[in-house]
Amino acid sequence: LKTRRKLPLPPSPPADPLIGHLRTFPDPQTTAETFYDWSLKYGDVFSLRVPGKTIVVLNSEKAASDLLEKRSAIYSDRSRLGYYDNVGWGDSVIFASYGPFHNQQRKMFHDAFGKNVVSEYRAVQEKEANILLKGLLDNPNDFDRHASRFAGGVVSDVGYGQHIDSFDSEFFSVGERFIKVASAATTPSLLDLHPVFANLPSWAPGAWYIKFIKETKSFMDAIIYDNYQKVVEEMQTGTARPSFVSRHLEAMFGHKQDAEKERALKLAAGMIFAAGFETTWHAVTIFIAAMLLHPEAQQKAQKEIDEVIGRNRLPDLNDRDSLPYVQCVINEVMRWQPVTPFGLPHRLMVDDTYNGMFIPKGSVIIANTRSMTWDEEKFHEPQQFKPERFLPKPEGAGEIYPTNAIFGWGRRVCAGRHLAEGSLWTAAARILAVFSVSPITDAEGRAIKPDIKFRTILTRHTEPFECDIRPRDERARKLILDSSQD
Ligand code: HEM
Repeated sequence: LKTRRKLPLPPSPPADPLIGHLRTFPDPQTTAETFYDWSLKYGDVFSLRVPGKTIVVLNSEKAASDLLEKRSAIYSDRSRLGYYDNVGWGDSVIFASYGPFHNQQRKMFHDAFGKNVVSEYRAVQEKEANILLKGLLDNPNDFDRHASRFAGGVVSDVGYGQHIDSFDSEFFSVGERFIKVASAATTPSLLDLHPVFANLPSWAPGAWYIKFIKETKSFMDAIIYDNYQKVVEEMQTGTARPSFVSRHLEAMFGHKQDAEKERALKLAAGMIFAAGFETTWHAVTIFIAAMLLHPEAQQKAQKEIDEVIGRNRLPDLNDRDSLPYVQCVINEVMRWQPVTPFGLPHRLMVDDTYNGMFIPKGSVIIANTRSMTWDEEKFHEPQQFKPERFLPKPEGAGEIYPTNAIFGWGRRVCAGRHLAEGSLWTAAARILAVFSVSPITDAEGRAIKPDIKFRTILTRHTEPFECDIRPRDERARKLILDSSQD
């Protein structure tokens, strides 16, 4: 052990005495880019120190796979997050320490969203995509909110059997407020240093989070408990629609009451909403941005859809394998601007060594998705949007889609990835089939060159932008109207 400890920590940028990298640690907006620059200087594993914590950043798929996959038995913990612990979400599948309670919730996700069962949600994904199309037809300028409603619609139906059919639905406003709370909760606070700071009075200097916790606790409770209770009541009156909660509750009927299992189910269901809403929403909007910027990719995907399935029906997930270019477009959206540019940090449970470096127990391990999806050794011109890179050679470049970089690693890999991929595919393929996305024009009818900027908090999203979304022709308009009647 002694000799291990003598090994150096992974290399790091210059640090201040005592406070380490506190001053130089980048803000979320620039983290991905700064980490990327540091990786060019310090290699694919580097470390940072802030008081009480070592942070190890993994910048290549190889390093992430070597540690987070191959050594997942010790790299699958999460650090305690003061805000979530204090509002009662700390044991939920996303934030839980690695152990039996986390496993219990993962199993619930696996039973519901495993590769072979996820097709059960196709009808929901298609219905929600059709509402999205109708929204884009009626009010194309609100495309970002339609994408958000679509994402919320899928997760609330799948999770709780609840509809979000308009912007006025209660579930939709809950989702929108949750996204705001979750992004405010990323602000660093004393709570990150030690749980004892949760006991400070709200007037104490730097204790702003005490008021924030007080103000949001009942809202966060409602996401977990009220939504669950609603399904229980609907099941009692026979009005519940099939959902993650109702199916698991049905499976529990006739068994001895198990309070721990019920708690696991409540928390897990809440995380479908928490993890699936914002991510899927942003992916759909980034897809629209990509189509605006790359008309040639848009037209090529539309041509493929027209040739393979014609113009008389909308594509569905059964068509996925016969539309390889559409799949490449969607994969390229995810690679080009990953929605979670640095995933969710893992925590190392025991001391470890890697390639002659010492990684201490308790280190926060960040898989820097952006460096992986923009890795020049794996992707030619990685900053360019080029869907054909994923087509097999000689037609394309035969590059490999970096699934893990996008959906995470080992025993903490995204528990809803198959659902997410199906939702995104359905929305994107249907938009391509019936709409064309193009630049807005000036008073003289000249196209205004789109300039799309991105912002990152925990997830990456576009800054508001304008585009012209209109049906490809009369036939497309009719298809949208007919499908919205289903
Ligand atoms: C575009 C959509 C999505 C992306 C890019 C995405 C990405 C991710 C990433 C990077 C992680 C962290 C993995 C790690 O720690 O290594 C994660 C975790 C998670 N995701 Fe997703 N996700 C998406 C959609 C969804 C959806 C729709 C659901 C729910 C149905 C979901 C449920 C979860 C859960 C529960 C976790 C925590 C897993 C754990 O800690 O064990 N995600 N996701």
